[in-house]
Amino acid sequence: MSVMSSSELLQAQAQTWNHIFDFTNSSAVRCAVQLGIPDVLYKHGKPMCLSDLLSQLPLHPSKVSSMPILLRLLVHSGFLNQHEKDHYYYSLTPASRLLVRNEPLNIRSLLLINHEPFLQKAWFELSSWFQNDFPTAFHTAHGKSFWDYFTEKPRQGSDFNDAMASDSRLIADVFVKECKHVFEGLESLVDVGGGTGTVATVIAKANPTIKCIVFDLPRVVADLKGSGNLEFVGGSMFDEIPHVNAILLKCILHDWSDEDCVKILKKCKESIPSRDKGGKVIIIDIVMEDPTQSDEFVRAQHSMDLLMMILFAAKERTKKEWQKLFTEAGFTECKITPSLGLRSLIEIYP
Ligand SMILES: C[S@@+](CC[C@H](N)C(=O)[O-])C[C@H]1O[C@@H](n2cnc3c(N)ncnc32)[C@H](O)[C@@H]1O
Ligand SMILES: COc1cc(O)c2c(=O)c(O)c(-c3ccc(O)c(O)c3)oc2c1
Repeated sequence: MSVMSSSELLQAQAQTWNHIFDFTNSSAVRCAVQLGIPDVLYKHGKPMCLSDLLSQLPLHPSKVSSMPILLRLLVHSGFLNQHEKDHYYYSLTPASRLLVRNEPLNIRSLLLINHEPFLQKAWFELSSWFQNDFPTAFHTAHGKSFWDYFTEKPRQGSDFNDAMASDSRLIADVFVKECKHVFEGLESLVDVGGGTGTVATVIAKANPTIKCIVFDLPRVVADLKGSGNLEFVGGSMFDEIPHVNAILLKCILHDWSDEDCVKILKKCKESIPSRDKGGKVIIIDIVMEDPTQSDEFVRAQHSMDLLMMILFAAKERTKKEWQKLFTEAGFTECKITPSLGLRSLIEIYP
């Protein structure tokens, strides 16, 4: 430290503080959402003055004077807008709007699951995992795999499915609007690991001539009923996948090791026809180290990368890593389109 000037030392101290306090913003956002701040601002429909906002929140009278402290952090971090007139006025930003209960494409359940003790416990064990021989940090925390945990804890399993469904609602909306070409000529499609069917439901509705199947573990789809051109099938993608024209894998391969991904992709290949008969696999996942992505996207991608390591000892992949998997599984061509925000659309052909 002696080589640092006083000003460098103080600058480093501030940076370290921000690294230490990184989780503070998420905790403040969770508090705001639980108190209904985004909902109240949304309902108001225009910038709301502090006293009106405070009057609409379920606060104990002794805590009202503390709320501006929470609000000023949320404004500073870009979660809320603050307009200065004669008083402070607050309004939603695009980010806080996605946490409004009545917003059809809200992702509240992702925020809430992020703070669930069973997941926090896995983060807590990260350094232990680096020093033990358990398969994952999640396993270190709970003595079982992420998927096995839900067999015994159905409430957490259902919270996880809701969180994934909220992510999928938003992506599916953009996917069917912006990637219509992906569905051209298809007669049937199976969403492997399709959870409770959010994406497949949107695809089935937008493409009434395509027979859509949601394929997931039996406990996930057991109580779900299809209708029209949508059907639910239980099973494991490591055994046999229903035979169709095209297979969708959204946020599946990043949960698995390279070895398991090759097994899954080989199973997919067995279930689709040749390329000239329309066979393909559609993957929606992150592509790391894409130089065209903005810092904000890259930061979120790194967070997901680390989460995949903690939960599954898996990872997000670079273009080169993806291509290696596809070649090993026997696919001959791959087309990557970075059209889904944090995620890319990857089409691979046998
Ligand atoms: C991360 S979630 C993705 C869900 C959905 N594709 C989405 O993006 O919303 C992974 C899904 O894989 C399912 N899954 C895990 N192991 C599986 C297996 N062996 N066979 C089929 N599905 C499996 C899980 O139940 C879960 O629904
Ligand atoms: C953006 O904010 C969050 C916060 C979270 O807490 C989780 C989380 O807990 C989680 O399991 C997942 C997740 C797990 C497996 C997947 O294959 C996947 O695509 C996502 O995403 C999360 C995202």
